[in-house]
Amino acid sequence: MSRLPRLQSHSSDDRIQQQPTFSLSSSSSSTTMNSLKRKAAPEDTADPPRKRLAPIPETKQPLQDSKTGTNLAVPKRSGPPPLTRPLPTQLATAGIRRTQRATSAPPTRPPSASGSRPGSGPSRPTGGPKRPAVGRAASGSGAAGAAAPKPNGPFDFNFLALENRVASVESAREADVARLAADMQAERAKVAELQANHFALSQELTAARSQEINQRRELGIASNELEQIKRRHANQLADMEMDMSRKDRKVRELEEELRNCKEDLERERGTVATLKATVAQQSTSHITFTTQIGALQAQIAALQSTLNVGAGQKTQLEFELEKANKRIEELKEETLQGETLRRKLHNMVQELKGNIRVFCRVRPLLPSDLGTGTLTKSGSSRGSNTPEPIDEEKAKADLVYPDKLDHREIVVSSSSESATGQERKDQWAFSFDRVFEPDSTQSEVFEEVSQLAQSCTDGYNVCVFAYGQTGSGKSFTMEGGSSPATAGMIPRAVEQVFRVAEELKTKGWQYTMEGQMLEIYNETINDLLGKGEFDKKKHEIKHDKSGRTTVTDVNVIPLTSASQVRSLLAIAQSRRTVAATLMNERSSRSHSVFTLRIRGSNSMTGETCEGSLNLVDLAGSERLEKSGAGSDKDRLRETQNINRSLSALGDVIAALGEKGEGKGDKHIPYRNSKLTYLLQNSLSGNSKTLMVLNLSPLQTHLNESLCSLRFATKVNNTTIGTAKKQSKTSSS
Ligand SMILES: Nc1ncnc2c1ncn2[C@@H]1O[C@H](COP(=O)(O)OP(=O)(O)OP(=O)(O)O)[C@@H](O)[C@H]1O
Repeated sequence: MSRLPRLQSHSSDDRIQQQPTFSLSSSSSSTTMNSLKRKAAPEDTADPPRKRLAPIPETKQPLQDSKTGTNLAVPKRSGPPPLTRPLPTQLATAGIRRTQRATSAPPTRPPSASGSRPGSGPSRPTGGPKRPAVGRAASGSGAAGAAAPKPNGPFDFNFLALENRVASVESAREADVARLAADMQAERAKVAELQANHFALSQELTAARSQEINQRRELGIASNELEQIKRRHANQLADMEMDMSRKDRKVRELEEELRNCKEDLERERGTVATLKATVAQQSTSHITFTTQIGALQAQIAALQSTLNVGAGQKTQLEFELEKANKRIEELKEETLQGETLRRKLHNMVQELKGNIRVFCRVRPLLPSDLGTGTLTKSGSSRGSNTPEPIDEEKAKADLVYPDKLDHREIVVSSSSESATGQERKDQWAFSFDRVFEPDSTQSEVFEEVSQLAQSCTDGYNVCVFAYGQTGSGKSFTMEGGSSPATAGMIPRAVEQVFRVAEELKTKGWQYTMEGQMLEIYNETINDLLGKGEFDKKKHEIKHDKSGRTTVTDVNVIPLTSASQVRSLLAIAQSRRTVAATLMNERSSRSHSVFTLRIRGSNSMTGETCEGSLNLVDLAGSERLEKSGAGSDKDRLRETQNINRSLSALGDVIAALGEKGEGKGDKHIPYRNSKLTYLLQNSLSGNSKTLMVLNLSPLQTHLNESLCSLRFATKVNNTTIGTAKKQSKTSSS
């Protein structure tokens, strides 16, 4: 379909009104027509840009009414309406009033006007009379005036000029008329052609309108379709937007998840880095462990071989162990028999030694012995007011201990002036079972006593008594000081008994022990562990047929430990101290007897035994004249009682000695003193007796020491029979 430019139509809508309108150009009508032809040509149907038809130029002056001078309208023609527009009045500005051109003379055209200017187009030719040039003088040019002949006068001159001019104008007008006629002819041809074109265009326009209607219908349909498509698109868009929002949400979720995943990844990377470091470390450790495992496996292999060897040895050892166990059982049996034999032999040795033995102990020199509180080696004076200190060498008695190997001898020397004035030197040598020098310790003394103490656990009656003058160290030897190092024979013996009893438990022995502590003062018995007043209560000594000695109304305390015995000794000492405040120096003037009775039974052998340990601290043995008690009735009585009891002791020992020599019917005077009667069972031939002779080291006590030494020698030389064990077996 050819696309023609749309013509302006009053009934068309806005879009159609906007189409360009065809117009004829007055200046280039031919060109316009050519362009119209071109536009109508079929070859221009290739959708060229729409072109506006140039308006048809008005080449003619508008027709004017000859009388009114108004423009005459172009006569109507049949056919299409003229496409020209009436040109505006050009001459209104020319200064020449058209009323002056009522003759229709053709307007003169200035030589410069070529007729191309719209306002200077050719005027319609008229055949009227020439116009006077009055009205045109104002518009004439100087050139025209210059070409006219020079008049005679001013008026002739102007007239001629006007005549010339009119003539020229006439000629020009004729030429214009001719040209106009030709132009009109051409214009008419053009109009015809235009009309033909217009018709054709009208037809095309009609076709185009119908086509347009169709297109509009199609357009409507297309619009509807477009609307539907738009709606669909809108719906799709909404769906897509929803989808997009969903996807955005999804994307945000995924981004969040991604961020979390990234964080997790970072964490995992950190963990992986840590794990890598750990793995590296573990690898190093693994290598180390592998090496160690290798070494250990080698060791295991070596140990395994050693183990195999050991297993063989173990079997051998088990066999040997079995043999050894059998041997142990045999040895145990032998040990038991050996222990019985040992006890038998031990007591045989004790019996062979004699059942009464004597130890001699010399105490060291004390500061109090020198009267100064301090010992001095020389007898230098300390001033006129202080007492003269006793010289140590002079104070000491001449005591010598020649037996450095067995410590059995003591030699006492004394020099005196004879009646003739000569110095007489006396020397006495004594021999005992053991002599302890001044520097001997409590433990050394007890070492010799301990065997006796142990005998009481074997069922023997043992009696240890300390003999000596006052201050010779009897109490120190028997009871001792407060420190463990200075503990005396009584606590040590008790400890020994408890220790041996504990040891014998493994051999089936079970022991029960009890103790009592008595004092004999002026032949009166007092209970040192009781609560009664001293010397008031009457206690009686009783011996039963089994050889057991008891004292009525005294406290017999069951003993469970050595420490308990120490506290009992302390109680006894405090009671003696209280009594001593009432009666001067009571402890020195009385005998104290500690008795420990022990009973044992052996569940393995069925043996039972009962023994006693008597530890006696005798009163001072000084003679009457030395004691200074001659003028004091009480001291005299004390001394007489002490001497009587000590003499009785000597008599008993002597009688026992004589009896041991074969005088079987010899009377033993036990009843001569409470002391001997109390110790009857411990002094008889069935008992083991130890006398510890305590000596003072002082020269002034030398005579008393000699008396004690002689008494001890007498005792030591006495054989009072063989000690007998008080035991029996269940079978007997
Ligand atoms: N071997 C010794 N080592 C050190 N000091 C001793 C020794 N023997 C005795 N004494 C001291 O000698 C002093 C007298 O001793 P002790 O009282 O034992 O004598 P005693 O014979 O018991 O006197 P008494 O008959 O008056 O009781 C005490 O001060 C005691 O400490």
